[in-house]
Amino acid sequence: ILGGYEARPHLKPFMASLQLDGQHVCGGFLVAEQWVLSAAHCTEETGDKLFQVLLGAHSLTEQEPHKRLYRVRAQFPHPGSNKHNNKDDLLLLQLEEKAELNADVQVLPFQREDRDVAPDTVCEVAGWGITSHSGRRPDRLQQVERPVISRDVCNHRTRHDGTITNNMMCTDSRRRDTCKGDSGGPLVCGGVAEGLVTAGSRVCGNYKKPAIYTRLAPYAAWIDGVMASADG
Ligand SMILES: O=C(O)c1[nH]c2ccc(F)cc2c1NC(=O)[C@H]1C[C@@H]1c1ccccc1
Repeated sequence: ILGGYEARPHLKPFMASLQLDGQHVCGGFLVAEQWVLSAAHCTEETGDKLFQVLLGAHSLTEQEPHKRLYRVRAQFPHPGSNKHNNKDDLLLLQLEEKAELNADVQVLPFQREDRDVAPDTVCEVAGWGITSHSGRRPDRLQQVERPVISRDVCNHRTRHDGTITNNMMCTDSRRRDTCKGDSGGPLVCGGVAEGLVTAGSRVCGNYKKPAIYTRLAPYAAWIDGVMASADG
């Protein structure tokens, strides 16, 4: 997160850190007791290794009462995701067991009505992604508030030049922005997850390249279908 600030500890109990060998790789959030939603691009350099999912955390390193690392039983990247673009950039992770819910571990509902969030709506996004252009990695969860910008503005030829589909949305990236390591985390508007930080590599903090999110409403059926099929 660039230009943001440390989140109030454990006030975003839905936040997940996707880790490999104890290292944060991407964000995510608890979408059901045994399921975390993140971005498919985050699996690009992991080969066939499975992530571990850290829940209940504020600090990535210090001991905290409800912090717990969960093993992942299976990972389900959206079938339409690919490394060449930001399309269908979703990843569902089934935890080995149901997460133990408590004050620091809670599910976050996601938007199911397929209607664009109005431009200028201020949403918030949190993550353990880099906090400076030099790539400084925070130990504690950061957050920032960002206004939604319209798809037309975001698709202007001087911005993302027509690549933003109806399944994506954008926020202003002037100074305050998401960045590497924040991908997979939720864009929360009015207490509901409206989008997921896309994990395609992108310049951060430059107003000419707004932040891109995968909208969640268009994928409600896919998310429900995977959870139902794997839960049995
Ligand atoms: O965050 C992203 O946009 C993104 N997209 C990816 C695609 C492939 C992929 F293998 C990884 C990523 C990845 N995450 C990262 O590089 C994480 C490693 C970097 C990081 C940043 C801050 C704090 C800790 C670690």
